[in-house]
Amino acid sequence: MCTSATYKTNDFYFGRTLDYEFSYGEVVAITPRNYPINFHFMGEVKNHYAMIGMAHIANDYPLYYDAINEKGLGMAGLNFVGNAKYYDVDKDKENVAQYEFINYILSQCANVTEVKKKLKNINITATQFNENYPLAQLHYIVADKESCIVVETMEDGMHIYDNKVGVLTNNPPYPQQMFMLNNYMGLSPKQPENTFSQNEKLDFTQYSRGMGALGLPGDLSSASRFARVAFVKMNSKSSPEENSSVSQFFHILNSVDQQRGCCEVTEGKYEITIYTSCCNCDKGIYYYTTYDNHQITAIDMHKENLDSDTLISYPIIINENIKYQN
Ligand SMILES: C[C@H](CCC(=O)NCCS(=O)(=O)O)[C@H]1CC[C@H]2[C@@H]3[C@H](O)C[C@@H]4C[C@H](O)CC[C@]4(C)[C@H]3C[C@H](O)[C@]12C
Repeated sequence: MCTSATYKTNDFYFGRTLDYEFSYGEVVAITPRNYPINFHFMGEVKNHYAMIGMAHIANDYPLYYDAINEKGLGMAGLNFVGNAKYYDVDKDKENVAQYEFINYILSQCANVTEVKKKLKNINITATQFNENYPLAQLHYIVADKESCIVVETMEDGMHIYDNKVGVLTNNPPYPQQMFMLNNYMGLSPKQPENTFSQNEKLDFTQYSRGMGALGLPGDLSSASRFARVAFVKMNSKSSPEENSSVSQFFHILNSVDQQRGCCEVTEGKYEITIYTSCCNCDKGIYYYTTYDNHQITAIDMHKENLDSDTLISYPIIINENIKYQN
């Protein structure tokens, strides 16, 4: 399972959790402006927007899971197994192989308005990177500081939804996830009013703090994580400066953190939150934590030569670094 969210204070933040039972071997990869991207159907693009994100690098090519570009646009792919569908080549459209969708959008588009325009003419094809990499079955969240959309390519075509809550998890499709939020409209960060009985008033007490959100689901299913992270995000408060915003962002996503042992996917194999990311889209900084490394690590794309033509990558730090005070 995975969860993605956006958050706005002085700057715009975008990130995700990557939940899975094994790692593909990912790094933080910076694609500078002059790194030649060889698109499967559309040929080589020599100049483009620079990007930073989490990727598996194969044959010197960044297979991004989530990334932002230098214009402040963010995009992440989340599992959409059983629903995602990719298509045959359509000669009347711009054909984009599934594995290069993030690279294509972030290299070409500066904001969501441009993405929407571009998507009208895009056909995502069922083309593998090579025989070692099966097609990922994903849907996508794309966001800038003004708006957020979800892109789902299914049996009946490509759907583009405006995403007002700025969150995404996995199945079912986005409209159903949003519909299920209706079930939680009574929840509140404030203590509840006693409206239980309209006839004879029953004497109830608020015996604990937090009772306004009683009923918010706590399990790890995708629909429950959608509701939980939406509630936490839509009620989040932090001071607007960087450290407080980044800290709050990690708290939002940590509300759907997956602990080893709670979600068995096959005998003895457990899904865990492999990493959690938070990108400052305005400043081009990629912050992350991993399952065992709770210290926030940051990589700033603007500290690199973004005019270079060579891929830059940082191995993720996966070991806990405990700070002793004595
Ligand atoms: C497994 C990841 C999604 C995690 C997730 O959503 N888990 C939820 C599980 S469940 O539905 O709820 O069961 C996805 C996200 C991005 C994917 C990767 C990216 O798409 C980049 C390449 C694409 C290649 O086709 C396959 C390898 C790959 C390197 C992908 C491997 C894997 O499918 C990733 C890492």
